[in-house]
Amino acid sequence: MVHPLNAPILQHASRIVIKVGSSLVTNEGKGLDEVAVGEWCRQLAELGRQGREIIMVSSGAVAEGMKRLGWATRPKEVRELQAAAAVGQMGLAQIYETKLRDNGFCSAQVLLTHADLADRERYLNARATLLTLLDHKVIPVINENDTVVNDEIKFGDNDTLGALVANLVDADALVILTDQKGLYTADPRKDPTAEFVHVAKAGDVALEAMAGGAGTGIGKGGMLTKILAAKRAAGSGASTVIAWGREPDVLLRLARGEAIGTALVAGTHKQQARKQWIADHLQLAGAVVVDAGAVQRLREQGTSLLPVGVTQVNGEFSRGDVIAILGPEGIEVARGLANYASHEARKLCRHPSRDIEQLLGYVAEPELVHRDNLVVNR
Ligand SMILES: Nc1ncnc2c1ncn2[C@@H]1O[C@H](COP(=O)(O)OP(=O)(O)O)[C@@H](O)[C@H]1O
Ligand SMILES: N[C@@H](CCC(=O)OP(=O)(O)O)C(=O)O
Repeated sequence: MVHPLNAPILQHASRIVIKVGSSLVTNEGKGLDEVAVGEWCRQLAELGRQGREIIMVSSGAVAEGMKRLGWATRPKEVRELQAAAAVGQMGLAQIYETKLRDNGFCSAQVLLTHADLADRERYLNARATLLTLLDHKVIPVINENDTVVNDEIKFGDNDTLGALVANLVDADALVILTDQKGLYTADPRKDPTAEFVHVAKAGDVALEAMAGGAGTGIGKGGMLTKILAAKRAAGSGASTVIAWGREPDVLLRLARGEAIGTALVAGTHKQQARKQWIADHLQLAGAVVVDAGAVQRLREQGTSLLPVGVTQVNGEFSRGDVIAILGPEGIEVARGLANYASHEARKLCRHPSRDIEQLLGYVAEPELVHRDNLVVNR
């Protein structure tokens, strides 16, 4: 039955990113759930035969690695987690390859780090490769490249990775399959009175207060990272569905327009791809603090950031790096590509642009951040 409020997000979606969490993939840490993965792959293949382009983002490497290594408790040391991920990823690749092949589809493994997507050239390479795989009717299976990441280059959780991939390939929809039927007004494991949320606007801040952390200790992000992922995916126009991964035929029924799970609907505003890339940086090289007048002009008039409005420069960055633009209270109001390195920006603070040549000996641009390379937070 179609819930009157629920938007049929998948019905007309032709490019879909589907993310499954560790607890589902590994049967709560007991080991790769062959039946469940087989079920999703059968449905992915059916969606592929309907002419839809599918990308899978699958967690489970650490949980499966721990199982294979006989570790009962999750290690604290990063190198141990990375070792577990290296072992478990073999299992993930193998099971998706087998199950997709059984259903007549070729699969491809793509392991990404945040640094891959923060670098414009590598970002464009990743995008070109994924789109080429889709052209060849291959179903890519993506995970974070856990074995090489440290805190500086980590996505941190696969909900965020799923949203970044949706933005990367300009997907129409993101589906997050988890161990709950969707979003409730509170964590249903802790609050039996929690009510189910059928539909909401992606990015609605009220949702963030409802969402709590991970439920089992096997999953990582919990509901909050899913809500934030939906907000992020909405930037490129993708709506999100959060649904129970064990719901029979969940993907096929969603694709038929059935109201399953929580629909988080994107607004009509779609960010330009290049601006979305700037918005999607999770770690920034540095920041500039600007005065109240500059905040107002950025927000209300959509102007470039001139050095005269900058009061302080934090961190070390190079020309071309994405930097945060902070208001006088230290809150990020925008972000964008710096036209000058941090040591130059320090000399330019509070100066009109006509002084740049005298202060630096050359002029790159009159703005510190040009409005074409600037994204204002909404
Ligand atoms: N408001 C909420 N609605 C539903 N689940 C919630 C909510 N807040 C927290 N959770 C918890 O989030 C868990 C799902 O996140 P997580 O354990 O990270 O799963 P996954 O491995 O699928 O990413 C649920 O099992 C649930 O306990
Ligand atoms: N890259 C990690 C996944 C981390 C993660 O976000 O897990 P989950 O919250 O279960 O989606 C792994 O494969 O173990």
